[in-house]
Order: sequence, then structure tokens, then C-alpha cells
Amino acid sequence: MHECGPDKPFLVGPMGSGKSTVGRALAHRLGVELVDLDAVIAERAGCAIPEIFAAEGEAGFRDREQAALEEVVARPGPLVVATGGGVVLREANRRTMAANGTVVYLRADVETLLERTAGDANRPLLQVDDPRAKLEALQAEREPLYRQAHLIVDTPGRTAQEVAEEILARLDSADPGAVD
Ligand SMILES: Nc1ncnc2c1ncn2[C@@H]1O[C@H](COP(=O)(O)OP(=O)(O)O)[C@@H](O)[C@H]1O
Ligand SMILES: O=C(O)C1=C[C@@H](OP(=O)(O)O)[C@@H](O)[C@H](O)C1
Ligand SMILES: [Mg+2]
Repeated sequence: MHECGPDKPFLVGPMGSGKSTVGRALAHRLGVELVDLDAVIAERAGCAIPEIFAAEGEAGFRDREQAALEEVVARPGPLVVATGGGVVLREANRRTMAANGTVVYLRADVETLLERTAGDANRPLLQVDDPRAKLEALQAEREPLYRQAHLIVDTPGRTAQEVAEEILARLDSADPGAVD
């Protein structure tokens, strides 16, 4: 991996971009553990993500998310970290990730995100009448933050395996490539 920092790739991007799925494939190929931040949050809380949102609101969830990220980066050794789509909202989180590894933005258009998240009740922010409008609004707010990543990888039309292979190749190269 390159000089962006220590050896933890952080996958960021919107809900349905494939962070959890690509993270598993990437960790497998690297022979390291995958840490899915949402799983850490749920484990520490002792309940599922929708229950945290229901009990504590989004603000409570964001506090738990930041605490989980800080806990994970303190772990020694290489890891792949699949984050949740809103991790980039806090500047502290963006700094923490950039200081501890390579931040990889998994990019996808809203149509693809909608297809990949359809029928999944595990994402409280999408339990609304018009999930397309919600994904569009979130993307408008967050895209400038995702674009601060070290690498941007397009995911539509490619399998999670193929996306993981591209990340591997670009992590290995001396120049991770210009972000556009
Ligand atoms: N590159 C891909 N091509 C097709 N389907 C994908 C791809 N990446 C993820 N998926 C599927 O999309 C859904 C959401 O993926 P997930 O990894 O949970 O996204 P995220 O963690 O970014 O919200 C899952 O059903 C997963 O199998
Ligand atoms: O975009 C978001 O704000 C969220 C994304 C979710 O993770 P995924 O991006 O893995 O779905 C999860 O952290 C929570 O529901 C909030
Ligand atoms: Mg996920």
C-alpha cells in the first residue's frame, strides 16, 4: 500500500454503493479482517441499527459511529474498514480515516443505489415514501465529502469482486491515481 498513511483501507460511499460487500471481498484478497463499522456499532449498543435510530435518533447514532471509528483505528495491524454512508458527515471522522489509511470512495448513480437497497428494511434513512428523492438529497449533501477520498472507484456494471480487484491494484501502485 502507499504513503497515504498506515495500512487500513476505509471504504466510504452512499448506501448501496457496496462498502460492506466489497469490503468482504477486499479483506479476503488481502488476507486480513474486515471490520464493518455498522456491525461494531450494533454490537456495542446491543441492538440493531434501526433500533438505535428509533431510540436515540440520528444524532445518537452519529455519536456511536464516531466512537466506533475511534475504537477501530486504535486496533493494531492491518484491517479493511467498511463504513456506513454517513461517516463522512463529521470532519473528525474524515480526519481520523485519512490519518489511518487510504480512503476509497465507492461511487454509484442513484438508480443503481436504489436497485441495490430496494426492499432492505435495515436502513432507517430509506424507510420513507420516496427513497429515490432521499438518496438524491443525501448524495447532493455528501458527494463533496466522499470526493475527499484518496481513491474513487466506479461500481455500476461491475461485480463486487471486480471492484475489490481494482482497489487492490490501485492500493499497490505507487501513484493511487488522480481523483477527478
Ligand atoms: N458491485 C456490485 N454489483 C452488484 N451488486 C452489488 C455490488 N456491490 C454490492 N452489491 C449488492 O448491493 C447490496 C448492498 O450492498 P452493501 O455492500 O450492503 O452496500 P453498502 O454497505 O455500501 O450499503 C447487496 O445486496 C449487495 O450484494
Ligand atoms: O448513509 C447513512 O447515513 C447510513 C448508512 C448505513 O450504512 P450503509 O451505508 O452500509 O448502508 C448505516 O450506517 C445507517 O443506516 C446510516
Ligand atoms: Mg454497509
